[in-house]
Amino acid sequence: MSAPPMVQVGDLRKHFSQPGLFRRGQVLRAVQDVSFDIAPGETLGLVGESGSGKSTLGRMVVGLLPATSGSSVVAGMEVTRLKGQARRALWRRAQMVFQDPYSSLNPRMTVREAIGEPLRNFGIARGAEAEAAIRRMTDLCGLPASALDRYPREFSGGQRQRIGIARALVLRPDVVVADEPVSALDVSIQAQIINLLQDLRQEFGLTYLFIAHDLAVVRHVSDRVAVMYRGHLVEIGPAERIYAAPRHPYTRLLLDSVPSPDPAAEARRQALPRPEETPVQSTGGGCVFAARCPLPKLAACFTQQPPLLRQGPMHLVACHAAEKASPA
Ligand SMILES: Nc1ncnc2c1ncn2[C@@H]1O[C@H](COP(=O)(O)OP(=O)(O)OP(=O)(O)O)[C@@H](O)[C@H]1O
Repeated sequence: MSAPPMVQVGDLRKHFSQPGLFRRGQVLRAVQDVSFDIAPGETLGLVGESGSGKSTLGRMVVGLLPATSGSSVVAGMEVTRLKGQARRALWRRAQMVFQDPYSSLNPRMTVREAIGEPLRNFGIARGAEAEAAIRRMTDLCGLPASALDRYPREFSGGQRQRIGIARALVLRPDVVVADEPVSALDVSIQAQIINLLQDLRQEFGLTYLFIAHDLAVVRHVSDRVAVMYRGHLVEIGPAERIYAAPRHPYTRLLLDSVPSPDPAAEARRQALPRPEETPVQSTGGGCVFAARCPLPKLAACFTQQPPLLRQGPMHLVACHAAEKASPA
């Protein structure tokens, strides 16, 4: 019998009230009934353009943001209903790594204090025991021991991200939601941080939800990839299938927008229309991708949001046209 999922997300929804933004009574549907599981030790890459709802979803998964409806079960705990001590117990098991660690690090704390703070707050270790845990994590995250007495502002972006990761992992969580952990970094540094996250996954058997806005970043870290568009999960499947045989036209668009080392392929890519920022969605009715979809439309594309249907082993796609074109 296979192990139960480490993360189980069921019909998670987040609607934000936006008085004045739309007509009276309308809401911004940031996340619309999203479901997926992540197995222990698995990395699920979550991609989509800016505004597609990835951060909102990631925050709901670990309980940093209350859901409008639906559930998130992490390490057997129903996140959406946790309060007080139970919520603290969850945060020992599930942590987030943010895009900009600098904004989440107190500038008046040394690196030692920043990494050790969760140990103190959770009453896990003090004194020599805490110091040993801090040094081990600093070392594992590729920071020199001399970093401990310095302040976050003294470090480069990549080093700051290492500090943020050390702080998130010092509690030895099982699950890490990494929200665009490399998108603020120089390309040359991105690979180093991705490799670090991979090494830490091996070391601690971590389960990751790895959020990024383009498919290139998650390519080498993900076992499976999920694609979001305007709050909806439009495709999810094994990474090799998503890259080799994407089924949703939006996933293809995202893949086409990944820079290529091949000059001919790069020229074709440059000629493609740029993906714009995903506009917010105000109402239901029809497929959310219909307005940008290059496929010939079916009547259903204008009347019904397609459900996620199986297109192959562990491969689900929400597209009326893809469903019609080549069923698995
Ligand atoms: N607290 C909030 N109040 C109102 N609207 C919000 C709030 N947080 C997010 N949104 C809106 O929800 C939608 C999804 O935002 P979200 O940040 O989750 O997207 P994203 O895919 O992570 O994009 P990005 O990569 O730019 O962060 C956006 O339209 C955003 O403006």
